[in-house]
Amino acid sequence: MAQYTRVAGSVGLITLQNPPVNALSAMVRQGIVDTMERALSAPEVKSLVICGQKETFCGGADIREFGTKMSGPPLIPLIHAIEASTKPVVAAIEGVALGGGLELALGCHYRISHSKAKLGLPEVTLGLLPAAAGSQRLPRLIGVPAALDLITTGRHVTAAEALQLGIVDQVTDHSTVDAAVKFALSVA
Ligand SMILES: CC/C=C/CC(=O)SCCNC(=O)CCNC(=O)[C@H](O)C(C)(C)COP(=O)(O)OP(=O)(O)OC[C@H]1O[C@@H](n2cnc3c(N)ncnc32)[C@H](O)[C@@H]1OP(=O)(O)O
Repeated sequence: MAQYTRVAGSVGLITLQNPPVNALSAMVRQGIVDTMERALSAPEVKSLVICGQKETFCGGADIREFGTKMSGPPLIPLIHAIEASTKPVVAAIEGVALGGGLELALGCHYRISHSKAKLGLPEVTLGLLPAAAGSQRLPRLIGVPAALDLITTGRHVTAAEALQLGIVDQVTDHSTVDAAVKFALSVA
């Protein structure tokens, strides 16, 4: 699921909750849809931050749901709704942003990463390609050659490399959520 709180007066904070890596289960996807709707309809909320609980952003598709019947809202329109939000949305990336987790972050307008975070699109290692528009958003963000490298190797990049490539906007050694909230206030 996803928890919604309001912080710093005008920032809606959405926290993904699905231990151990906040994978995008049906309940998490539904939670994102519900909390986004709540934040977008609240006039006092001017910007949003999406983070994961327990210092990890999101490990992608929930491997525990592989081989089960698809349920809950699909990821593609959910990420599109985030991208289309009239209120700026900032991803606060700690731990990992992998697969669908990075695709979710790519749909946000800004990404703030902890210095120890790892980001990547490892779908190829599972015989898949990024299917929630990561294969379009990543090249738009960092150019085709760099995006093709990440998509075809599935390698994880450090926060420092992600900053240098342009995947993230800022890297912090301190609280990523605090940095993302400060950033969200500055772009509201
Ligand atoms: C919905 C749209 C589809 C998009 C495509 C995808 O997202 S494909 C999936 C992409 N994600 C991955 O491939 C991530 C796979 N996981 C890892 O690479 C690693 O587990 C990790 C996240 C880097 C963490 O590595 P670490 O060495 O720290 O720990 P473990 O490997 O031992 O994992 C700890 C526990 O976390 C569970 N887990 C990991 N990933 C997932 C996941 N995606 N969904 C659900 N659970 C996940 C893992 O099973 C371990 O659980 P235990 O109960 O402790 O065994």
